Amino acid sequence: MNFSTSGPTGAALRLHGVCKAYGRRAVLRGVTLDVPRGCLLGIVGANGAGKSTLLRILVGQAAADSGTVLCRGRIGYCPQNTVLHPALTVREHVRFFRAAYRLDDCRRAWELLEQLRFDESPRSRLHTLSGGTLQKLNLAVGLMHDPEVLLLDEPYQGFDWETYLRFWEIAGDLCERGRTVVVVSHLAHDRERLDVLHRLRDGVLTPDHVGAVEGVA
Ligand SMILES: Nc1ncnc2c1ncn2[C@@H]1O[C@H](COP(=O)(O)OP(=O)(O)OP(=O)(O)O)[C@@H](O)[C@H]1O
Repeated sequence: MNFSTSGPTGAALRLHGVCKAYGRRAVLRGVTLDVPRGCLLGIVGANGAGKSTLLRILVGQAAADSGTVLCRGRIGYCPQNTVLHPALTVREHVRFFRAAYRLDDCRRAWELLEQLRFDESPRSRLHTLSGGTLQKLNLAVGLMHDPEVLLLDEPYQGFDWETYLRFWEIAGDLCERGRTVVVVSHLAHDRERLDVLHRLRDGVLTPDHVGAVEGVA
């Protein structure tokens, strides 16, 4: 597979003919997509459709069997399963990711946590936090380096309603600042918040039109 961080087009993210199989199970069968800078894109698909596989390929955690991926700028990735350590504190996580991203300070992380209504002490160890609270931290550490392209896998799972609304405010603000946001979910609600919605089915992505009858994907 070709993977590049720049290219001749204005697309922030571009995939062409991406294929991936696990053994004899073909999961992605030629995914092609162009995402312009500043776009808020949704990808929906049933459980097991290959959404997480696609994101893992985009961030380089999995290799495609064939196809091309182009991504302009830094990537922020919020995985479906948190990569946080239960024995460490909130502050330790923020400091760890600050060092990993080589940031001068942790300001953006604390700002995001505040926007997401995070109300636990920075000294709290993660094993004491609720699932939704962990997800707030998961999201904040995925975004704190202000990446150009954000890949968010079920980013609002466990959020209460108010936090869920805050999530969409943050996503909208980022797009207004020219960031490109990809939100992956198994449900296609809130499509009006998106610029574009695609459905992953039978290993390919197709545009999902606003107004189509919707239920569980
Ligand atoms: N490392 C792996 N080895 C073998 N099969 C895998 C692996 N990862 C995923 N799969 C299979 O690939 C298919 C797609 O999985 P994936 O996690 O990408 O789907 P998904 O659309 O994100 O699902 P969900 O909505 O349930 O999270 C599933 O059938 C899954 O069992």
